[in-house]
Amino acid sequence: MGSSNHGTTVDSFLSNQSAKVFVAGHRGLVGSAIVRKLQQLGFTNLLLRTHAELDLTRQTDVDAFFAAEKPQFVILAAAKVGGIHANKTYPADFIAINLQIQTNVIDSSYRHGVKKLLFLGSSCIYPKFAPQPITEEALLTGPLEPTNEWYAVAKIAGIKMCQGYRLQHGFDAISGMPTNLYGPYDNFHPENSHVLPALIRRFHEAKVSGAKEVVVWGTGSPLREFLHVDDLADGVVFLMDKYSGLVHVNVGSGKEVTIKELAELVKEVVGFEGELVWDTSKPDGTPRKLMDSSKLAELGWVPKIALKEGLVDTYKWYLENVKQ
Ligand SMILES: NC(=O)C1=CN([C@@H]2O[C@H](COP(=O)(O)OP(=O)(O)OC[C@H]3O[C@@H](n4cnc5c(N)ncnc54)[C@H](OP(=O)(O)O)[C@@H]3O)[C@@H](O)[C@H]2O)C=CC1
Ligand SMILES: C[C@H]1O[C@H](OP(=O)(O)OP(=O)(O)OC[C@H]2O[C@@H](n3cnc4c(=O)[nH]c(N)nc43)[C@H](O)[C@@H]2O)[C@@H](O)[C@@H](O)C1=O
Repeated sequence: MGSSNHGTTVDSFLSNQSAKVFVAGHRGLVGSAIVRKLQQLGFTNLLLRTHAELDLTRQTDVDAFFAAEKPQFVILAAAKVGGIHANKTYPADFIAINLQIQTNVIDSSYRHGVKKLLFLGSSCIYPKFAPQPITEEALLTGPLEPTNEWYAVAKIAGIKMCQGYRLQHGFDAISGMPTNLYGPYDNFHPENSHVLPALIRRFHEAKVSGAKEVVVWGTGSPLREFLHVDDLADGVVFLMDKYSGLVHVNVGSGKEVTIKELAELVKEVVGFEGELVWDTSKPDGTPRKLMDSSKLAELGWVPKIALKEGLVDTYKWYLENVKQ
């Protein structure tokens, strides 16, 4: 028994909660949500390593870890991740670290008998001007968004590596492409984070200090699709259980807002009463990246958490866990 590479899995991921599952990057936004989800589902044998315990860029160490631990399933949520400014500022890190982590983990997983692996990419893999909503077929049909092309090229290589190992070796490696995510354990760094946690922090600090205005980057016109990370974790488990195809799968909410609408919503949720000021010297990035997630919907999965509800929940988490 095992997994077929024709779109259905024979041995279901959810049929054995004592299976050894390596969640790489378990302290990050996505990895921590996946751990919460698996624990809720009764998984008892999660294999977890911090960055300090196992640096996934080190091929020899990764291979020794797989040889010793022999996980049955791998969910790869470790990566060099950041928002538009971080991607622009550290292009070497974004391409090199991501290529190293994913190459080491995917190759060692195959060679040490992992039954199934899920790799996470991102909606930035698609061309900057892809037709909207973006289907999986838009991959490699046009030029990338320049602010994050190094990260995107690494992520595209990860998709292709999963496909290559499936085609050549029959390894059950799948890829999920999440849209912009947010939630507990996000990175709230003032410059290097994504827009949603950056704005929660900036509006909160402005409220506390009594500032009259908050600066928001760009023109406010770009559109972004946001998904709560608990929905993503649910979708990841669904894909681990139900999908074993060659093609990567979009995981989005199907709902988009302009950055101006997002900023107004964060302002309301945080309770800041001053003005917004737009810093147009900062990049807008891609104008729009709404994904078409109908492939996943047809498989039987849809998200549940609305943006406002998720924002309220994330601000509460920020107040309880991050603010000084
Ligand atoms: N956040 C988002 O909006 C989106 C994220 N994704 C994808 O989801 C995945 C997870 O992202 P997210 O949770 O946001 O990222 P985070 O930065 O929150 O978490 C990444 C995790 O990877 C770990 N890590 C990084 N480098 C190494 C290394 N060399 N060795 C071991 N561990 C390492 C980090 O540990 P440490 O902090 O200690 O370095 C951290 O725990 C990524 O593949 C990303 O591309 C996709 C779309 C959107
Ligand atoms: C998930 C995705 O995330 C990255 O792409 P992005 O969607 O452009 O990500 P972002 O969240 O950083 O910005 C979204 C928009 O918001 C605006 N914006 C306003 N004010 C702030 C602000 O204060 N911080 C940030 N970061 N952006 C701001 C910003 O100017 C832009 O128009 C990829 O590099 C890549 O990592 C990737 O795959």
